[in-house]
Amino acid sequence: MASAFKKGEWPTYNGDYTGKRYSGLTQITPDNVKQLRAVWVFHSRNAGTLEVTPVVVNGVMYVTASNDAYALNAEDGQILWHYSRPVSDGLIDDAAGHINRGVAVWGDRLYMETDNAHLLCLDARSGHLIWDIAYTDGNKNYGATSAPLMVKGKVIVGTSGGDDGVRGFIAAFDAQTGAEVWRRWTIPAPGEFGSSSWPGNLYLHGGGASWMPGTFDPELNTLYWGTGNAAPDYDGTGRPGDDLYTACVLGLDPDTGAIKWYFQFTPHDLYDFDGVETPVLVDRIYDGQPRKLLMEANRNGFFYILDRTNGKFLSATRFAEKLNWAKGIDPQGRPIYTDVKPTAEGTLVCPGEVGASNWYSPAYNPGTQLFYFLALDECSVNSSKPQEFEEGKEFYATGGRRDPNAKGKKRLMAFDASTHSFAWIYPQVGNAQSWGGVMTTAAGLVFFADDANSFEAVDARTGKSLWHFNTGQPQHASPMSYAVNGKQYVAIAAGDDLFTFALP
Ligand SMILES: O=C(O)c1cc(C(=O)O)c2c(n1)C(=O)C(=O)c1cc(C(=O)O)[nH]c1-2
Repeated sequence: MASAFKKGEWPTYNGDYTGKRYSGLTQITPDNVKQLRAVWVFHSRNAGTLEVTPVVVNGVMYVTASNDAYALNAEDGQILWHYSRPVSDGLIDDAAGHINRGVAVWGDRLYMETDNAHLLCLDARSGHLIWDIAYTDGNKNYGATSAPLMVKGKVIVGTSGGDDGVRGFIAAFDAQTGAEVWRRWTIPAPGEFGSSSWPGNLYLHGGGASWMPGTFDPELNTLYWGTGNAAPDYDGTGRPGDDLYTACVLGLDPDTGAIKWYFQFTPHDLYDFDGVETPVLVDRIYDGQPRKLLMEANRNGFFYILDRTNGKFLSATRFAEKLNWAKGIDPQGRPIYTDVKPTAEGTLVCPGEVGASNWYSPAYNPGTQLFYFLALDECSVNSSKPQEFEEGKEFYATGGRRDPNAKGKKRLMAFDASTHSFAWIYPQVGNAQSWGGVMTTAAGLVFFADDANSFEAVDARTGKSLWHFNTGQPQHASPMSYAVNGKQYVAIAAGDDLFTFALP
């Protein structure tokens, strides 16, 4: 897939439309990466933990915290402007978590979501507000934590609140005027395909939030967007059947929001297995044929390969060491369930409540043809009890408790789609505190947030550790790389600071 983006820029959350989190820059190599030094650190006041991936366009870096946007000189970190509004009162759960993952850009305009699901359009040169649109109906349970995606002059947004009984949707707004172009509900209304899972008005509270940016294939004119868990999370008695379109990846028409196809990873989810992990678009030889693939390391512990032209299931490979909710995946892509389910007394479920993978980014390198991601091996004790939806309250129908007797272990894994196995695995020695992601470069490096509060670089072919830098605090964000005036930089947020690195 050709990219219209300029080399050296990082113009979207994932660096491009494919979700590969791959930088074509080659100045920093396996040979010289040892010399990498922190060049500046940006501290965001009152931000909580930064989850942003910065966007860099025309030498300017845009960094967000919840309801805060900063434009920085990407060479030295100098603040060019700062837009801020107070965090909202009365929000719950993730919406109250001070989470924001970044911006979308379009010419001189910048777009961000607020904690209470407004879409803001700012002047990228000054930070002045151009327009502000509330894109939910004011239900207290909705929030927004994602970065918008700019596609064909439309800003595409999602929401969070899938654990709080919202009705999920993905919506597109005209980038110029802010007028709504389409809204694709992820839970069907009565009479629509899939509605039999949602008796009465339960469809209004079925979850399926869309809290991570999707990916886009311009040639197929298809948008790929993941949906979150069904609600209530742990009690499925009121939502019989598959609970479409929760825990899915949707292939959408970006012009109308129509569903071209869907693939459901976890039908009738009882485990909080949101399907929002990045759907990475990869063109490569697969089973002897050139194919347009979609690859995803799903939270349920399986690595999926789909044909992204039609959503057809091609393969699933188990990557979670601890996995007891399914015996495997059948040839149609449906899980073969065990009887491990949340109960009133609590059941040990593996992967646990935060999944074997989550929103922290994976990466794919076209040079090595390997897919890199961090996996968590951990279980939780999940319990369930029926619960009525109430506005302003979480809607988990009880929950998961991370297993206190078995601390989770993280592994950096390099998946090889030609053998359906792992080229290498790099076990982490920390205590699974990191929520950081992975990025890879054309020079053959993989950068990631390791589990000892360090930002680390390994050889993309072998997994050999080459460099690390102790950020002194856990990373809860994904790395990126950019170049200004011929110099390559690498950046990642850790705690409420953003660290930027370059060669001397
Ligand atoms: O269903 C949802 O709407 C929703 C939203 C979010 C979010 O908006 O960040 C998270 C989750 N679920 C979730 O399940 C989860 O594990 C999670 C972790 C984080 C985070 O910021 O580290 N957010 C979320």
